[in-house]
Amino acid sequence: MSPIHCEAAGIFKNKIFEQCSLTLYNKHSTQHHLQHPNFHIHRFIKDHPIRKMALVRNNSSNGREPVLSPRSLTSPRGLTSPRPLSVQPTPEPVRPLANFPPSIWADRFISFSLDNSQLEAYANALEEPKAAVKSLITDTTIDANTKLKLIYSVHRLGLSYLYPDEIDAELNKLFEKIDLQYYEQVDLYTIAVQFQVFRHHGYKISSDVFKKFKDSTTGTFTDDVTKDVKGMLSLYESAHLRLHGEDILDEALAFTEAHLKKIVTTLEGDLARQVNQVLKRPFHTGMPMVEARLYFITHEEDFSSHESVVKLAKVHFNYLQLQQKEELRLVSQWWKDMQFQQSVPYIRDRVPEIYLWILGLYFEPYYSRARIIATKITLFLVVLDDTYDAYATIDEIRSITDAINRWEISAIDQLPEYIKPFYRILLNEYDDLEKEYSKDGRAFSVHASKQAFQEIARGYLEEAEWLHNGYVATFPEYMKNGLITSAYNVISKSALVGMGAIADEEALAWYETHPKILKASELISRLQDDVMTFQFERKRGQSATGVDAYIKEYNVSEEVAIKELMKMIENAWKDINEGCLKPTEVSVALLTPILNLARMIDVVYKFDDGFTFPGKTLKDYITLLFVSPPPSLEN
Ligand SMILES: CC(C)=CCC/C(C)=C/CC/C(C)=C/COP(=O)(O)OP(=O)(O)O
Ligand SMILES: [Mg+2]
Ligand SMILES: [Mg+2]
Ligand SMILES: [Mg+2]
Repeated sequence: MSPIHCEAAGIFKNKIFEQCSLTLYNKHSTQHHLQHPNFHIHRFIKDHPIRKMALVRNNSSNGREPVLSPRSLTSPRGLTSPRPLSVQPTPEPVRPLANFPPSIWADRFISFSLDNSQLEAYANALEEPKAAVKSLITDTTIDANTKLKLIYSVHRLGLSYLYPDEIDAELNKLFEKIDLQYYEQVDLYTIAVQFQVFRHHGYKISSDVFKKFKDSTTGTFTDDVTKDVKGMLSLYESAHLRLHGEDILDEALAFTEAHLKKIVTTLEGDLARQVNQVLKRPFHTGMPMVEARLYFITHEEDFSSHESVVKLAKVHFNYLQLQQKEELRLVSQWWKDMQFQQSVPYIRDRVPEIYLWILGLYFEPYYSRARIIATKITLFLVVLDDTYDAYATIDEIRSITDAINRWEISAIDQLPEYIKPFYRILLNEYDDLEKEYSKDGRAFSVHASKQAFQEIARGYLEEAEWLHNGYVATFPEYMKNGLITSAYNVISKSALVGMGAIADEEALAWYETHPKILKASELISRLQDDVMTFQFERKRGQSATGVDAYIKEYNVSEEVAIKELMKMIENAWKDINEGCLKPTEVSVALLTPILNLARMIDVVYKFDDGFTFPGKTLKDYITLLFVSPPPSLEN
């Protein structure tokens, strides 16, 4: 196994590599060859979600001939004490039917081999264009409009993290000089780009700048707006940055969306591509890494006059792809070594998809270690969630939750055989993290992640108890627990572990106050997932969902419930947008992963359950980022 060398030269020397002491191989690779139980419930009790006892022969044991379940041949404490085969096996409990689609990637990403000299070459090649773009950003001879368009493109290409201070200094200057009179004279496109660039960076430019595009008598946007496709497109993008009370942006969103949909088939070339792209997903709700690649492809005209920007973007994409493919290889190899496929074959096997999810939080090269840690912990969550929802009996769920709360290896004895390897790996991984981060006094971040993990196990248990008792929670009760089972508290805290000095104790204390922006991201996760997964889950009696809780609480139709939940999601987005405005409660570096978590929900669940069935959006994204070649450096 070839470690990433941490000596690469160049501008990133200190930053990129300061955290790349990747854990390359887990020494605790447990050797277990558990066979999967063969007596499962194969029939779902449709009329009621309570897990009932029944013994049904399962013929779907991964294509293998049915054999006696090793679990039915173990002692009550789970310790192997084989009995003669003639002994009647104890009936296997009823289990919800999992049958999740398998991974579409298999071992594809394991075979990648990082060429360190290539990585170094890219790091070196970044230096010159990076300096040139810096000069452009700080150039005092460039007029305000050109400067703002430049900063807009730099941001959309995923490059603004390279110039946080320079960009802030420029925007500060320009924001102070904003003259609303000026906006009276300029076109919609120019205004909308400037509006976005200020809001992207936390400056609260007023949405009144769009007032002049409304007809004062009818109160609606004018016909002229519908003739300006680029202007509409940018207004549509701007509207996603709306805050509470910005009715003009609510209207702008509905208006531009309707008109863009109407005309999209009449357009050609880049403009057609841009409109199709924005209607699918606007920049603000997209995954930054993917949005950068798409912007590069479809908006070339925005930045092609700045040669250094084009060059920087190209080398940057090439550099990042190498680094990310190596990270993906690493977590894929770890997953394989840990033999999850053997011990918990009923779960959704989704390593590239979870890595993508975490890459969505932060793509900066210096968060390499952080991504690996957060990916592993999120993969633990997938095991836990699918075990609770789609495999374990209520007694097993209670026992697993108890063991996770006890968090000591001796608790393993109480667990069903199939989950023991997971429990061991979970404790070992956290142990390793604790040792690693104790050295620089950052073990507190590992503890916070662990506590959040214990909390979500309790949250999942609560859902299971409701289901077991045939109880549908009241909506407030559901939401209280739902913010926990959204998984975004545990993921965002786990994301802090590898982030380094900025994720200090003060940052964690802020997290512990359960700030509005975090709550909003959790709500979006919980409800958007529920809206897109409840039918599938209901069919299998798998989960308590917000849709069912809402229907029961307010005695409304499913359609109305979904509409109301979508409104709550819309409002939560406004909370997030407000939370990102200056003065922010904590640094932007800490806020961005929370915003990005909400974005990833949009990516995964906007059109369907993209996680359980990852063959559309996630497959396209994974292909774009880790399979297709990045932009060529040749031309
Ligand atoms: C809830 C949510 C969207 C979490 C996103 C964060 C995340 C990657 C968690 C890991 C577990 C997971 C993939 C849950 C989504 O599936 P599911 O629909 O089975 O989750 P559920 O059982 O909580 O409904
Ligand atoms: Mg689930
Ligand atoms: Mg669940
Ligand atoms: Mg769900």
